[in-house]
Amino acid sequence: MTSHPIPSLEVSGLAYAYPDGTQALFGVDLSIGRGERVALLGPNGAGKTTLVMHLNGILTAGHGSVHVAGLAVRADTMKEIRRRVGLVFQDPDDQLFMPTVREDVAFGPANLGMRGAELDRRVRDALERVGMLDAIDRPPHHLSFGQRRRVAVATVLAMEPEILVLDEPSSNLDPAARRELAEILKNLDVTVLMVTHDLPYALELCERSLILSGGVIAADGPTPALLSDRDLLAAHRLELPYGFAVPAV
Ligand SMILES: Nc1ncnc2c1ncn2[C@@H]1O[C@H](COP(=O)(O)OP(=O)(O)OP(=O)(O)O)[C@@H](O)[C@H]1O
Repeated sequence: MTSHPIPSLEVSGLAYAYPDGTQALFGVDLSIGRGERVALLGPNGAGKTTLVMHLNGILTAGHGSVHVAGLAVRADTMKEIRRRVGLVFQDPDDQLFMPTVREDVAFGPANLGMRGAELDRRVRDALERVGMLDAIDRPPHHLSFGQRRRVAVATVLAMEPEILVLDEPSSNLDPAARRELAEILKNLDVTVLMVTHDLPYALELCERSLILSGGVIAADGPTPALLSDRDLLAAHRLELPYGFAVPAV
């Protein structure tokens, strides 16, 4: 929790229908304070991706508003919004396209006009934070999937975002890589919104969770409390792994 007066993310009354008429969001309200780590849970088709795409203006609101550290997401603020919202896609290969790790991580800050020693410091610092500095001169396609996901996180950290938004960060990771990424994410000093179907990962990393279901926020509260509520989970098609025990709240 934070006492900072301006939340990292504020979504008010966000409603959205796709051009074919499918209404994906029906009026979403949420606020995430600076430094919070929040999980966004919900069944397939709940609207999670649609919501995330509004956070950096890939989609723009039919109704309602999105503010990132007080700045409204609008056509004329898009450049600054894209710097403030660090989106990490599910597939790192959607994010890594340069010949070396260094160039991939430098790409964003270089686009902002950063050069020389300052750019080098940004790149090294971001790679250090995800434990990938040793790979700085390697081609991304020579790295393991887990390493590529960490480099993808570094590409957005290099922008020094206000909020890091991760789409399914634990997907396709082996248990060791999953654990390593959890340690990295826990130690980042940044606001995090993490979309996940991996409820134990949400429990481990996020003190607070939101359940998006049918295009509305159906629950918002401490992760252990939400995950202990069997009726709530069942109502929104969420399931803990067999035998997984949520610590008592
Ligand atoms: N391009 C599109 N055109 C029309 N409808 C869409 C489009 N993309 C998504 N939808 C619909 O919008 C609703 C929300 O989809 P969305 O992908 O946001 O859900 P989600 O919670 O991210 O699901 P998942 O967990 O499967 O990724 C669904 O009914 C989906 O079919």
